[in-house]
Amino acid sequence: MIRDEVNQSIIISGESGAGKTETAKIAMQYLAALGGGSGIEYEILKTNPILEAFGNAKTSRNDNSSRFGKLIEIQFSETGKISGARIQTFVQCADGERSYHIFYQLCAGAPHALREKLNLRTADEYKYLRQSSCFSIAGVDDAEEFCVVMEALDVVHVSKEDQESVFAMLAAVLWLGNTSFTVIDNENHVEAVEDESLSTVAKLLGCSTGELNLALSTRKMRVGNDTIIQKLTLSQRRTGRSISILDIYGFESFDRNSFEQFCINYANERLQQHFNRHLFKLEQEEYVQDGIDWARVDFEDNQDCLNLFEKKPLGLLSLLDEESTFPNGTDLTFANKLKQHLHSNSYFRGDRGKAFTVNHYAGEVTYDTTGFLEKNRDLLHLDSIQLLSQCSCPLPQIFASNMLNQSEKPVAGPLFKAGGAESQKLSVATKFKSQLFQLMQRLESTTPHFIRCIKPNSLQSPGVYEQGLVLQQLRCCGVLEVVRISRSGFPTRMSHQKFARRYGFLLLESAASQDPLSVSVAILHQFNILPEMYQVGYTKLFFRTGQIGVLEDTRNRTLHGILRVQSVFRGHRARVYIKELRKGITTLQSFIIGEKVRKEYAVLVRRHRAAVSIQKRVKSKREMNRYQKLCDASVAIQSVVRGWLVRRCSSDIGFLRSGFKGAEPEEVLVKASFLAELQRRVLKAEAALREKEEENDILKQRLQQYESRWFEYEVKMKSMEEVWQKQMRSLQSSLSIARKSLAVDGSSRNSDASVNDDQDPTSLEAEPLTESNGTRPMSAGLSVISRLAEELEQRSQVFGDDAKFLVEVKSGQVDASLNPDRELRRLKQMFEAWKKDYGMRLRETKVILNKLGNDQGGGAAIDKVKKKWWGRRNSSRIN
Ligand SMILES: Nc1ncnc2c1ncn2[C@@H]1O[C@H](COP(=O)(O)OP(=O)(O)OP(=O)(O)O)[C@@H](O)[C@H]1O
Repeated sequence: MIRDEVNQSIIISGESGAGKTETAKIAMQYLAALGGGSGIEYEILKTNPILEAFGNAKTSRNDNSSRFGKLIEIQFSETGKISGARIQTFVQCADGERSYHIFYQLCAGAPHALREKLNLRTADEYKYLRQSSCFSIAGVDDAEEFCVVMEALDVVHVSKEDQESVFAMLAAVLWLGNTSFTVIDNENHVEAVEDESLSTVAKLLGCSTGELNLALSTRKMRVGNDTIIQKLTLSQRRTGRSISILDIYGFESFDRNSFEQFCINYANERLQQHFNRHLFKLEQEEYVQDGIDWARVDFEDNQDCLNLFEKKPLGLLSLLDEESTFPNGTDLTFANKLKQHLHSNSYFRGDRGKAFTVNHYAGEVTYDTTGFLEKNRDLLHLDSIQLLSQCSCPLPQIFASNMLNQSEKPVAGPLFKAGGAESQKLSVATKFKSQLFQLMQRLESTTPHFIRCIKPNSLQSPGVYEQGLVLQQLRCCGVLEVVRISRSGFPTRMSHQKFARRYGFLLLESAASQDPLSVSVAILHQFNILPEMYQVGYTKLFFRTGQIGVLEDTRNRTLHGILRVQSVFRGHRARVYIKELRKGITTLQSFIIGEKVRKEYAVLVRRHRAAVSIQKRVKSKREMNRYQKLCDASVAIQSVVRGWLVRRCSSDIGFLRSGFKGAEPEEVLVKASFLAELQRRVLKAEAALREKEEENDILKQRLQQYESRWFEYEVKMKSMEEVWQKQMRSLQSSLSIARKSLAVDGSSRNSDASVNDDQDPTSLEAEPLTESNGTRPMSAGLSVISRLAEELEQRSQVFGDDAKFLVEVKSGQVDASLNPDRELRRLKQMFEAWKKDYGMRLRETKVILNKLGNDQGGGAAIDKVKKKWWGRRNSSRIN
């Protein structure tokens, strides 16, 4: 389809139950696998169960028999991908047909001004009109006809403005057909090319080209409450390329055959004719026309049988319609009429009663005319239709209004009246025939492929093969003749031009200047195609089966190779180009950077020179100032020294003024001995000064050493003093606590107790505390502690005074003939010895007091005091 750019059709035929519907599904699946990918193929396949549910029924010959015919048109994009499908038939413009007259009339007859305004061209310049090669009707002048139409429009009072608007719309439709699309991104989204077609359409419609382009290349979709604008792809545009699959009810022959079988078998008869026409008639006619050597193959032509159905006025269908129009007509009168008029036709046989037999291509079928007229009339009264149109359900409304609309239209062809003038309509047989003709026209515009389904048995059982039945089908369908014609015939054919164009590039030697036939022959020779495998006609080359495949394979391989070579070469060229480009860029960059750096360097050099020059100036100025000051100072010193010398030696020297006149400078004359004396004195004074300075330095050093030693000593003394004071404070607090505790305890036991202050602490052990009430020992303990406290106070006073004195001696505040350092060490030793002794005595006192407390039964109270005192003592123990 893609290669030949011709639509195709797959016509599946065979008896009822032979497998047409199943085959159609397989064909659809095959096409979906080949051209699928967008997901639409899934939707197409899903139509099968719906159609079968609504359109199939069980018959005696097939449990799933199609009771309708369907033509599934699968549409493809330019890339061969499925882009859509339709299942209804429609009228297309086939070869030998034209579109609506007005288009051709407008193109041919529009006056100059209108032509300019609408930018009109001739009919063959519009794609829509070019679809068929027929542009004119013999004996009809479209230009004249256009004048007639314009006149008529004037007569029926259509204003000139309205007429122009109509013509503008017609021209817009024609130009719209000429718009082309270009891919704008990787996802195959397209946009209309902004050319003359698009701008003309926009002008004629009165919109901007941008708006028109948007409308042509996007689609608005509603998702919930939002509107999404979706860009369209090429595959979403109809290319007009399609493959149609025809699956209609198969040939039927039951024990009793009625109007339905009559119609079905007539349709199959038509399809058989199509098959014969393409495989035998046209094929052989083409061979003969192109003058190839061909022995004619005979075949069973069913044209006579078809004539029996279609002939006017004495064909089966015409007679049926005629009889249906008679109010008194019955099935019997119909049967009699058939027998009367058709008894001489070899394909017809009148039977007894209301029956008749037709000799179909697939065998004889006897029809019973009972119900023929009723079914053909297909009565549906206007009342019923009106009732349906008033129903609340939308579907019956739509159906009824369609039917009403149709009944209002004037109809051509055989009509009959049934139930009044308002129920005018076509008979079923006429409609069936007209649909069949439309279908055949549609199929005629495609390249047909036929699938013959052969029914293996009439039992609907697997694994049963009825040889006679199969042979009969093969014979009836003309399969044997097809095999014969295929073996001896040339199924593949191609015009010389097309063949030369398609395979010419495979030639080893250039044949550009040669005519297509010579090129074609050269190709055949080059590929060693045997003479018996092809024939050269006047306009075409004819090939036997399988020959073109070799050429096609070679072509594909070569094209693939060429593409590969091209891609490699283009890649190489691109790489070389990029390399050169990079090199050029680097060179340019180096020039630019060099220039920039040179400029920057020049600025830097200028700045540097300026800085050096400024520095030079500043330094020289500074040095000059200093030099000037030095000179001034020297002069001042010289003048002072000279003045001093002059004054000092004024008594010894004589001032001699030159006897010259006032302008001469004064001159001082000094004796040499004075000068020598002066110099000696100066030198001596300088030596003494140096000596004193050295002495001064030594003294300074000593002073520093002394100060640092003093500082160390001071620090040491300070720390010792702090330690002593701390220890003293600790002893004092311990003693005061002990004293307070004992005093409290003693007063609670014996308020009359008196304390013996004169008691020596050392006599505590020698003088046992034996009074029974315990008053004596307690007061003795208190006195011991008091004495210890006193001793501590005295000693701390003494040690403190001694230390203070030594510090004063050391610092020179007090004169004393002793060595303060040595005395301090001795004082420290004494303090340590006393501290040790004092601590020992303190502990002994504690032990004795403990013992006392325990012996006198007042243990609990003493314990309490003891715990209190010693508990605190533990935290501030003397070290
Ligand atoms: N290829 C097949 N393999 C197995 N069974 C098949 C095949 N083709 C058809 N059949 C069987 O035959 C039955 C009838 O096939 P199908 O409905 O396709 O016949 P048909 O020719 O379309 O008949 P009709 O003209 O009555 O519609 C199917 O239901 C299936 O059981």
